[in-house]
Amino acid sequence: MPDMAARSPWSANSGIKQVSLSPPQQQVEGIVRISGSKSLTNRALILAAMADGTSRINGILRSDDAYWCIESLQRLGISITVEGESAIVAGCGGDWPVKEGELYVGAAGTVARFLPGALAAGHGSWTLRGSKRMEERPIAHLLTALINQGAEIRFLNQEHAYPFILEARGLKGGRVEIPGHLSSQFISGLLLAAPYARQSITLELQGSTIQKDYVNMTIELMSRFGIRVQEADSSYSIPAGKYAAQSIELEPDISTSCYFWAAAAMTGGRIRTEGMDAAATRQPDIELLDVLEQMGCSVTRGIGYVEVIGTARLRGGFELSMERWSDQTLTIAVLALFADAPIRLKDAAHIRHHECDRIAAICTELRKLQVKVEEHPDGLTVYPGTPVPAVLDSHDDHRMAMALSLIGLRADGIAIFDPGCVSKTCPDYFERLRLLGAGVDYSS
Ligand SMILES: O=C(O)C1=C[C@@H](OP(=O)(O)O)[C@@H](O)[C@H](O)C1
Ligand SMILES: C=C(OP(=O)(O)O)C(=O)O
Repeated sequence: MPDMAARSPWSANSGIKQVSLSPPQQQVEGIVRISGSKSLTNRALILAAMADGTSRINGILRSDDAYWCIESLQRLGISITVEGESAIVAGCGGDWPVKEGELYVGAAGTVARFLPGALAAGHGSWTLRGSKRMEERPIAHLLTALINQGAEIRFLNQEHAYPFILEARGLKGGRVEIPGHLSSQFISGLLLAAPYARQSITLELQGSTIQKDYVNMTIELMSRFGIRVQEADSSYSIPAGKYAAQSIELEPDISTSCYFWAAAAMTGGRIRTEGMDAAATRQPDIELLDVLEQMGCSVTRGIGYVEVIGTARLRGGFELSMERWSDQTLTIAVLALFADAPIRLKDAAHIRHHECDRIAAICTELRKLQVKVEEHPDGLTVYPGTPVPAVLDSHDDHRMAMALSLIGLRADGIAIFDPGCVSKTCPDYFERLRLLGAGVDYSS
């Protein structure tokens, strides 16, 4: 059952039981303006909250993940005013004004993994809670690193998991070890807090790191706020210092854009997303464009826009490593149904720890369509097929709902249970599909 407590006041359609989709009468065609990146929004909000001075962040995402970030920071005494898609944040310089209380991170991995370090760098005692799924998602390595740095943590349910009480007395600094094979967010969470330690920190990565571009995104944004991280082999040196308030403009969310590009690819349509620069972005899901080209689509990477034109015959018959951009595993799994040969997706074992066990969940749902799917420990192979009508479960996962809904652009009789879960990153997703000509009928 979906965890409705994690839906924020910025969610939509939360009371809706299911949505029935039908293919558009004509090819999907249009210009889509995508809201700000989830990853950039929550990094910028936390950096601005820790900075000296008042920041203006333009182009924020208004979704559940950003809401829980803003709400937690406000509970810590930070003044944040949201005006449309801008947030004005009065930073605290690292000393959180409210030194005790309860914080709720919802289902947002970025908030769950970025706040503990930022808190531990200050002084106070806070209880941190998250969604039901957040209690199962990994965080042990991050919290162990913070305990070694001086934080005291009491676990309220399971050891080394949400919820917990964090007693913060500042970070010691020095050498910190962190593995990055389960989540890159552990590394980003430590990096964001590191300048506020009593001495400079050297962060040593142990083993391989998945989705490393998100770490680079963190480093780039830290530098925008005035702190330069030095990188060497598998370690980072972060000088002690303070962030300085900034006025910044955020990029649109590339992960959300991917569903619309995939919609064009699958229907032989044409979609232009605006406000983005494919060559400059640090968001790794931009890689989908290369895969769409490989599948036969035509892609224009323009100045300030991307345009994808679909093809009558989508080419499959390849293997892809999703290690660097695994949020799009589900999108490609769905595209593969309509390709001319199977597609094998690998190196994504970590997505079993995301909003749901995404590998198991996508295999379960695709099999309801009576198509052939093979589950592997680190991914799946999807064979081309003709989906039969079915009600598909979103598993309380925005990416499951958004990816599965694309099937309804090509096949009749597709319905998605709990469409409201898309509010984690794109509350108006289904309205956008409707604007592109798809049939979208809600039933409560
Ligand atoms: O740092 C970030 O903004 C993110 C990192 C990735 O998570 P993991 O590294 O935990 O897989 C990604 O899947 C998530 O959507 C956003
Ligand atoms: C894994 C995701 O989110 P989170 O930030 O909660 O980890 C995601 O958006 O696909």
